[in-house]
Amino acid sequence: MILNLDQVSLMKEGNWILKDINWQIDNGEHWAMLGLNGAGKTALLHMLCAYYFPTKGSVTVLNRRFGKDPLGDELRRKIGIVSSTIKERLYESDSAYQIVLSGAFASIGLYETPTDDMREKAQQLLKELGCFGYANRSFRKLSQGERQRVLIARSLMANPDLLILDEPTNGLDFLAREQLLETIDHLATRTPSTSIIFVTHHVEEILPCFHKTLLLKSGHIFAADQTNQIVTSEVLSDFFNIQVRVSWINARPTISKV
Ligand SMILES: Nc1ncnc2c1ncn2[C@@H]1O[C@H](COP(=O)(O)OP(=O)(O)OP(=O)(O)O)[C@@H](O)[C@H]1O
Repeated sequence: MILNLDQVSLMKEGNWILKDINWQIDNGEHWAMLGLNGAGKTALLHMLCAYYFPTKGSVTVLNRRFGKDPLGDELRRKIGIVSSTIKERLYESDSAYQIVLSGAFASIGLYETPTDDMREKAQQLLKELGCFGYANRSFRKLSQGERQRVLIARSLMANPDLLILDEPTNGLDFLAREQLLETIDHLATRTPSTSIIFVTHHVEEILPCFHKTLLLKSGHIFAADQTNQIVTSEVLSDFFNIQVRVSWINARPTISKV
């Protein structure tokens, strides 16, 4: 099992940010997580990476129970994360190649000497993610779409068991977004041993590879099930509290207000 959250609640500054979360992810499952602003998505992800500890309940990620088994760099290396927080922490003068390489050490910046295997792997990932053409350009000079690709390549350096993509399409134009989604769909198929959690605000970004979907609302799980059970006009109308209609085109959902 990749993760097991049992009756998890989180309190911050006197408020319950997450309440009674029960969620399991089995090996190789890919999930989409959808929630409005402030639903608690980031708080939940921080908990999975052991940046937050639950106020109540138990969190087990990759067979380690938080608060019981020792955590640390080894676990963090097994969880790849692409988020705006990581982006802000990177050294913008580092090249795309250096940033990808640093993923092997789960470090910000390169302090250890990479092995030949690591160099080779970084180059292979840069190619696979379509970043090879700007491998030597500094991160600061890259477009949003190029940066996201570099960050995904970085997160794959340590062969993670769990890959968390937190709103990876933020700030991308239509074309860059569709190209990135295509790459993510390809990754999900080619790395079946890595489970993906894909967090988004947009229903139409739920790709066919995400067989399961979790709806998070005001710190609660509103629903979590097979995507075809969740992404329906009925469930999403209840979730958003307005009447919406879901249509499917090429195995992708679109949503409109009725
Ligand atoms: N460390 C904290 N201390 C106090 N309140 C917090 C903390 N972290 C998050 N919150 C609050 O918890 C709620 C959920 O925040 P979170 O960032 O997890 O939402 P989100 O679903 O990721 O939203 P968005 O889609 O806007 O990024 C918000 O009301 C936020 O203000």
